[in-house]
Amino acid sequence: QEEVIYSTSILGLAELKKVEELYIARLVNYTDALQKKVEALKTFIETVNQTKFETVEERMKFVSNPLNAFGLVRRVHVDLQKIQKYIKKRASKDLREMENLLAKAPSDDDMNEALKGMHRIQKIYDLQATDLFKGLLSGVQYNARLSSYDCLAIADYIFNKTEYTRAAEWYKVGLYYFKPIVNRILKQIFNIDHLDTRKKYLLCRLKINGPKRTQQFLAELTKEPKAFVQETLPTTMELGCRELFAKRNRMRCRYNFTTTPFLRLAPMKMEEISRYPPIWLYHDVISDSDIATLTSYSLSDLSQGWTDQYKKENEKERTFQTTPYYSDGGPLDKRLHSRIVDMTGLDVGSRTNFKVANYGLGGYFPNHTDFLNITKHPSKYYNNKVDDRLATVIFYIGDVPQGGNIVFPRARISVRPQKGTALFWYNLHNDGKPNMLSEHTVCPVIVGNKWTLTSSILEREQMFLKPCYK
Ligand SMILES: O=C(O)CCC(=O)C(=O)O
Ligand SMILES: [Fe+2]
Repeated sequence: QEEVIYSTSILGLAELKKVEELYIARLVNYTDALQKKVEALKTFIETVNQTKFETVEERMKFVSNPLNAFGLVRRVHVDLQKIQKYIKKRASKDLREMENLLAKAPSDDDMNEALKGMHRIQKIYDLQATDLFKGLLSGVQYNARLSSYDCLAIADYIFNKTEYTRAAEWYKVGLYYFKPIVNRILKQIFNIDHLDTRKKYLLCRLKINGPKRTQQFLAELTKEPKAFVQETLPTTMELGCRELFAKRNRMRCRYNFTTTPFLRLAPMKMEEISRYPPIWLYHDVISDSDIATLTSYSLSDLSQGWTDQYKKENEKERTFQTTPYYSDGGPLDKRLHSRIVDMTGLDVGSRTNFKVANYGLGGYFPNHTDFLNITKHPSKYYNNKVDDRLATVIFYIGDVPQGGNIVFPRARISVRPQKGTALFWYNLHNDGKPNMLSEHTVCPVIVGNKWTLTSSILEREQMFLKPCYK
């Protein structure tokens, strides 16, 4: 049984939200019961004779009256037992339920995935901790915020990655906006270690700016945090994710009514993304009701996706959560198959190699190629069943208002995953050799529920169909 991770799919995170809701509902029951219990016990206490006896003599005098003595024996033998039983019994059902719910809490790995996601969003899009804290995500203001605890957790994670400028920023925001806790008990439970946090902040500043200005650095903590300037040049991927590649000229949008006879009746909206490497984006290829069908899963239907193009085992990373979509020959299935044929002009037979994927918090997919490179490693694929992935078709079937672009870094192309569109590209050259320009990366999702339906079009069946492209 694989460990459940919530952070790597929006579906999972929604299930975690449900866990929290159920826990809080139980906690409300529990506190109501506690309140009633307190009232009942206080009333009981009032019924007990509370005369204070200072000495053994006084006590003996009291019990020397049989009425007092008998009452005493009976009360401790019967009444106190009942009270004790009542104290134990009430609310224990809620407590047990709460324990059960907490058994489903995110693991350390899960927490780490969430931290990774936040770090990726910040780094790839060059966002400021102050903005993230206040709900400003890449220029869009949301009605959501981080807490000081969130900021300090992120700070520690980034501190451990030795990114001191960014860590210092998070410490500063976390400390500056920390609201003192009034309730004495909550303070014991939740207070932060101010001294230690200030120390880590200072350490970050000293690592970057040298040992001279300690007093000044500490004084900064009392001023409202402003943006820190990051002075690193963006990588190609970062440029792509931020949509900063140069615009491609002379790309056309047109109605495609020639690939299959059906398109004469219902042409498709085709956007040329790049002539070389050949990439097309088709618009309005899948209806909202088909999308609803294709995304109606629960977390237990999905399994964790992992990167497969890593060098060492410890470089293996979690990506999205995914499930195969099995062709059942039904109407939806037929529609999907003919859409792909209409878009590509290729033969997809009745194969069932669709894959549905759901991205999570800052979900991404590192740089990779979709081809298997059979020509390079023939022995690995000697079994004749293996066929290389000539082309890829991705249906975008989730709403992603911000982030989550697919970037082809070598070709300097970046495409938004708009709901209802499908992207189609070739991974191989005309001669069947891998085209490195098809290498691609998925940028971290900033805001949205990114779902995809992916289909690989295999090479062999296309022998007499595929046109040569320039
Ligand atoms: O989700 C995307 O935009 C692309 C996913 C991808 O590259 C893959 O699954 O191989
Ligand atoms: Fe891919």
